[in-house]
Amino acid sequence: MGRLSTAYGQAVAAHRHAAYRLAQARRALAVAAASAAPDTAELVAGLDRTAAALTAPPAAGPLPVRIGTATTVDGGFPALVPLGAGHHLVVDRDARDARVGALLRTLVLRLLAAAPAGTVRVAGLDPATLGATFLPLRPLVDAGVLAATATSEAEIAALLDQAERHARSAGQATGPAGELLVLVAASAPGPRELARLTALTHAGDTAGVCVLLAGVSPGAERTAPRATVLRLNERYALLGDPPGHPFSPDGRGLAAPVQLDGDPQPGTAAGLARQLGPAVRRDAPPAFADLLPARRWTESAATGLRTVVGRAGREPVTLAFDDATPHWLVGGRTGAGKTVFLLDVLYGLASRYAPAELQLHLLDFKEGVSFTEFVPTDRDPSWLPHARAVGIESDREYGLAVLRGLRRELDRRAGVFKRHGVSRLADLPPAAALPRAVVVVDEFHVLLAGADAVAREAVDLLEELARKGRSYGVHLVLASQSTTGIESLYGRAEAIFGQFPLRVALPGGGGVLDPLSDAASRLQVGSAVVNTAAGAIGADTVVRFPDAHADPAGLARVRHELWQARPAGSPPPAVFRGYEPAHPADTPAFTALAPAAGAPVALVGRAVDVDGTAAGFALDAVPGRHLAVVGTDPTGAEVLHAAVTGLARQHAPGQARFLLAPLVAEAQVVAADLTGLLTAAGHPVDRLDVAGLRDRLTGLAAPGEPDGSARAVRTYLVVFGVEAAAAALAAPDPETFRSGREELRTVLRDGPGRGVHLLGWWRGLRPLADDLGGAHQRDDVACLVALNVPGADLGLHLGAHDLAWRPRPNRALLVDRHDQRLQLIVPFVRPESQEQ
Ligand SMILES: Nc1ncnc2c1ncn2[C@@H]1O[C@H](COP(=O)(O)OP(=O)(O)OP(=O)(O)O)[C@@H](O)[C@H]1O
Repeated sequence: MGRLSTAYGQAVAAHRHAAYRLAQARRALAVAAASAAPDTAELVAGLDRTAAALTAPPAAGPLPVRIGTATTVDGGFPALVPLGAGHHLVVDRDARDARVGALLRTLVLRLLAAAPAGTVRVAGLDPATLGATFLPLRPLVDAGVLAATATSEAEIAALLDQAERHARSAGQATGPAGELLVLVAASAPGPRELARLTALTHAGDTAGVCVLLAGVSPGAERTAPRATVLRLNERYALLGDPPGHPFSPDGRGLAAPVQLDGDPQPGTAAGLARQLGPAVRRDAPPAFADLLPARRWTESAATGLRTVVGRAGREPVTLAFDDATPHWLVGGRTGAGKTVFLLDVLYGLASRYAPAELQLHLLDFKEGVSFTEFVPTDRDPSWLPHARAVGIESDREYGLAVLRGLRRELDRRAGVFKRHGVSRLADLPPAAALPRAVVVVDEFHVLLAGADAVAREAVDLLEELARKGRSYGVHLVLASQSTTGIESLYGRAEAIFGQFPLRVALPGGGGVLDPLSDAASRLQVGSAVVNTAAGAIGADTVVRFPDAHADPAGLARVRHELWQARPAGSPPPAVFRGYEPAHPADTPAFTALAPAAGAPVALVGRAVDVDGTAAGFALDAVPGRHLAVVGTDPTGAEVLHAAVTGLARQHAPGQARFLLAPLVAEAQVVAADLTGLLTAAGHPVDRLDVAGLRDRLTGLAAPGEPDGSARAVRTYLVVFGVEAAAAALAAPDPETFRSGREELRTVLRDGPGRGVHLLGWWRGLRPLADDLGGAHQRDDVACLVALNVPGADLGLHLGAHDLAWRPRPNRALLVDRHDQRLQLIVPFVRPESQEQ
């Protein structure tokens, strides 16, 4: 109500005039009192009280608004009602009475004219005349001062929701400062909505809502005690006592009938709209378009990056990535608008700086689709030309890969600086100019969660990037719902966050500010506290920012414009979608497989890294070059399918043969598919059952050419569900007394040197260890793909006690015992596997 008090100040002159007229009336009535007209003395007293109220303006109070002329025998004087600051008006007839319609329109115009521009907003509801009451005020709708009239039940309910929200937030001083919402009911709505309207009239003087309610008759004084009640008869209106400023001592109201003012002059609404429009537009929540520059890609990033993020009051707020605020820390509870804020920033930057000036690395660790709009999809082939790497629902390992890449970039930049003898990005010669890189990590606490090797390395990398990034033009934006209590940051938080002078606290994100600051405690969604002094008390600016997603079509237009303007040949970003399965056919390294000299590779999945490189094992002649896929997850069969089809591509027909033993039901479909593919590619395929497998092992283990085949021909023994053959393998051969396991172990040791490789799917580590002859023989199968096997068991099997493997769908751990490689992968599956 602060601004209303200014309005009140402006209105005081009018009051004084009214008071003068009252004094005149009083003198006239005093004369009449001498003739002892019974009501006259009372009327004089009432007028005295009103005059006193009018000539002594309260510090912050209602606006006195004229409704018409009170008539006395001696002439007329203005009849005023207090409105705003917890004062309301109830009229007993509704707008179907033309006088009421005119009165409401007049009141709206007078309130708007009296208050400073931009401090009063009006919303009307009118179920009885379906909005006709407000039609003459149409220019005010166009100016954004008057909302479209609510006429249906749903519209009225939505309007009341909005008004109640406004009342609540104004009451907590979190709404747009001092804005008065005038709610005009030209006719009474249904009982439920009416009850909500009347309830709004009970809200205190800070609630920022003023209700003008027409069409409510008896008992209004009781149900709406903070409203002045106006009753109409056929000829004039009778004005009740304004609460707090009564005309009468006994509640009978003004004892002079009031002739209501008629409709304002034609053109008044249009004139007012012209005056108020610009101010209202400035005061409206900022629009997304306000964040964008007039012309695209005209700014230089040499000394920093700057963008408008929203408005403080009416002033645009620009934030920078520069020497003073190289990195930003953003806090806000879930749903507080973090993603929207980040999108505002990203679109603002991407519109100002060409891709040659700015690169974006975007990492999102939450379930959701924060940055999807920046990458090509089936629906929209566009991408943001600045985006280099985008991780959606990222794994922590992916985050780590991005951070490692950025650390390499720091080293590269250091080399460039050295070569040119400079220490600042701005000093590089134009031919060697480097783009600034903005790295956004949404929900970064996920990356740092726990105290495992990933968290430790991520903290180290973040610290280094934060420390050196300022000079090298690499800027971090870390956003999270919780910036405290992150275990891996203990003892390190100060060193890292100390490099983040710019803090943005969204609702619930006060953790990024000084512990004693409560600046963010009452923020609404759509606003944020911005602090460029690392959260220090007193350095706060409250910013309102627009909802980038409020106009998806407009947003898409901006994106498409940037995409169309991309430099020729610029590639789409490297995208990692955590939820997406990996298909061999979409992996360039897989589709490029062809017969070649050298050891064939068994590709088993896609690495969780920036480029999504194919991951696999070289099957060379070293003992132990066999593949074990372990876990009950049926993906095991899929991984073998991919490995085998990949191997098949590396052999011309006649150079390889495949022995397929699908021993478990889950593998039958996959094995049948594989048989078809291999046969079509011209490779011989033998299908084996348990007995066949046992036989072949003997042949493969025998000295000489494996199983009678020519040396140059590779043999791939592919067993799905090896444990299903456990009994058969354990039994000794009646003639040789050698068990199938012994034959198997011979094949494992000697096979690779003779071109024989086993690719097996074991559904548990235990049967694998049994087949190997104990965990100490683990190197006999050196290539492992672990699916859903517990980290502790895997650690035990591998003899690696600090193994941080947490099984999860669509992920596997690749282990190569020979080159000590541990790699998180997305295992290959056939597209059909998701349909089965
Ligand atoms: N400036 C804004 N004006 C109006 N509404 C907004 C604004 N910003 C966000 N919102 C609303 O808040 C919702 C949540 O915003 P957003 O998704 O950005 O939150 P978040 O903090 O990223 O939440 P989460 O972490 O759960 O994804 C949005 O769907 C939007 O409707």
